[in-house]
Amino acid sequence: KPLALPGAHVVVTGGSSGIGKCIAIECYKQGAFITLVARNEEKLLQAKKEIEKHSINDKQVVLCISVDVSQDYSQVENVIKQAQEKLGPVDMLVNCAGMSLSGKFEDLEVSTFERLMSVNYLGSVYPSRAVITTMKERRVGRIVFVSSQAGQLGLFGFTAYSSSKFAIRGLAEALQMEVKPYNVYVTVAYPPDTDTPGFAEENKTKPLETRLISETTSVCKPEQVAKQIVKDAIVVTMGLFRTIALFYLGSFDSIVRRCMMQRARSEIADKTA
Ligand SMILES: NC(=O)C1=CN([C@@H]2O[C@H](COP(=O)(O)OP(=O)(O)OC[C@H]3O[C@@H](n4cnc5c(N)ncnc54)[C@H](OP(=O)(O)O)[C@@H]3O)[C@@H](O)[C@H]2O)C=CC1
Ligand SMILES: CCCCCCCCCCCCCCCC(=O)[C@@H](N)CO
Repeated sequence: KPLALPGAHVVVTGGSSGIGKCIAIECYKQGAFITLVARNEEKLLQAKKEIEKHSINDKQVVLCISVDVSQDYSQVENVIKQAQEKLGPVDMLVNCAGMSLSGKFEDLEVSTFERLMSVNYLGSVYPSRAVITTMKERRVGRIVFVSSQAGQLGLFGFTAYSSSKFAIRGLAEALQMEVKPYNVYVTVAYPPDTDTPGFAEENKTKPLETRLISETTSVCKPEQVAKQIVKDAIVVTMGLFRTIALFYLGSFDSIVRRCMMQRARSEIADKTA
């Protein structure tokens, strides 16, 4: 059943800019309490002010937390704990912190590969890892990953970026299989080019080929992309790929359920023995 946003605690990483900020606004408009996670404190406060303009009651709170989601797991775990103490358990986590750098394979520094993998991939692993246990215990939760169209298709200039966005898909699909029996749902968004500060930054260094490929599609508004992402997270439906894989996923899910029941049974047996 759909997640009720009124009163829910939604954590948005990358919530101080672009798509993440629009996701936060969209959830706030529907009555959620928001925690914004990003590094720059000034941008966080600016975003907080902007989001608060959209309040629908006087209880709503926007909390700001400055942390690098890709550096140190224990730091991320700590700030999530702080957020839960202030606003209650996390009902929905949106992993939107990310960055893009393009260039031909041989022109990209190897450190760029490390950086993008660390921010886009590990920066989604850490916050998710920090909220998952409570979500499973409560049998409530949504985890949203933000990949990209370049996370479905490897594109010229995106050897470093595409691979970090493909990694997110593997993570999300495997995690979904694990947590579905606990009523926790995982969604992945694959947005097209979207008009954000991050996109403007990316365009400064895009190779010609990448720009021409990118120009074959139009640039979306972040508000529009955010609206769709929130909708998909609240009412989880099945995409085309999911439908094709339905049979397999269905039978894998039943294996997972069976094991969970079996384990519970043997735990009870152990206790009574
Ligand atoms: N715009 C586009 O065309 C598309 C974007 N996407 C993806 O959507 C997401 C958001 O993109 P967009 O809105 O354009 O990006 P922006 O650059 O506008 O915003 C990025 C946000 O992430 C935060 N952030 C970046 N690095 C870190 C970090 N290490 N730790 C914590 N926070 C961090 C930034 O804050 P701060 O710098 O202060 O930390 C900022 O809040 C990204 O994952 C991007 O890959 C996907 C498809 C298309
Ligand atoms: C299976 C269906 C896939 C359809 C793919 C069509 C691809 C057309 C062009 C893609 C342009 C590049 C998008 C990258 C956006 C991005 O992530 C960066 N802008 C981030 O800043």
